Amino acid sequence: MTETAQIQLPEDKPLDIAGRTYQSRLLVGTGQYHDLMETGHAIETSGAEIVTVAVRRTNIGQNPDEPNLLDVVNPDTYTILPNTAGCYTAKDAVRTCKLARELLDGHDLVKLEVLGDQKTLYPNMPETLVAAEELIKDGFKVMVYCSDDPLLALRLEEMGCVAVMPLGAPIGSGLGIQNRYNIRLIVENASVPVLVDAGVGTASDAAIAMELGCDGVLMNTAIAKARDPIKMAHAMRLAIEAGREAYLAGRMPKKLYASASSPIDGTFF
Ligand SMILES: CC(=O)[C@@H](O)[C@H](O)COP(=O)(O)O
Repeated sequence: MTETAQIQLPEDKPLDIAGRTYQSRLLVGTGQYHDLMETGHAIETSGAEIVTVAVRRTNIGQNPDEPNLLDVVNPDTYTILPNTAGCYTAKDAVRTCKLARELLDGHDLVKLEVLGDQKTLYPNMPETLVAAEELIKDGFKVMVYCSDDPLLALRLEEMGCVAVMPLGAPIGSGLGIQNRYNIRLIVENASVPVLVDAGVGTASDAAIAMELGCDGVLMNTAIAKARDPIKMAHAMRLAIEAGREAYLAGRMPKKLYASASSPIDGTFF
């Protein structure tokens, strides 16, 4: 055996959200697929263990006569993360979380998103703060979709949110990470997991989020609206893993000028 073959890469710690650990750092949504079969295949291929569900738009038992998403996304296999997509007020978001808790037998982990307007789907941060406070008081474990403002992210953490989820870019835009500097600052300040949520368009966007030190990425449209969603689900899985490894490896410093990669006065070994 050669010397290099014996080298073991250091083990990464698994993602820990509210005291539960996950091997995958990719979280996926369930909207916009052609059908439930495709949804199930894409999710399985992505390797995700946390699957978010828009309670107001997806049947998870509210309509017993309609196809139920939980038939293809088994809650015994996946952590179902109900989200409040479509809510524009704190009141609506809190009501939606309570409905999810009833439908899912007391499940208390939720993704809070309170939206500001239909054009940008940007988070309404004043309403988000109100809803987060109320939900935490009521015993929910709140993962929170938020703007990429480092001070607000810290405030949400201090309030007791179990994860902060700054947007990379507007939901469904596929524009990729618009403000790497802010995401980096949020990561540096945080003691809870930071997960980029929304705006990822392709695998390199996911890798960038992970290289910035994020603990994970949540995405939906980039997979569901790819020409081949199953292939893209696999690409995203690899990108998340590659981005994480690159972050742990530590990138070389950027330099303004060239330096030869085979220097003449280098040492032989
Ligand atoms: C599924 C979900 O929770 C969305 O609200 C989320 O923000 C994903 O955004 P993209 O569709 O841009 O990945």
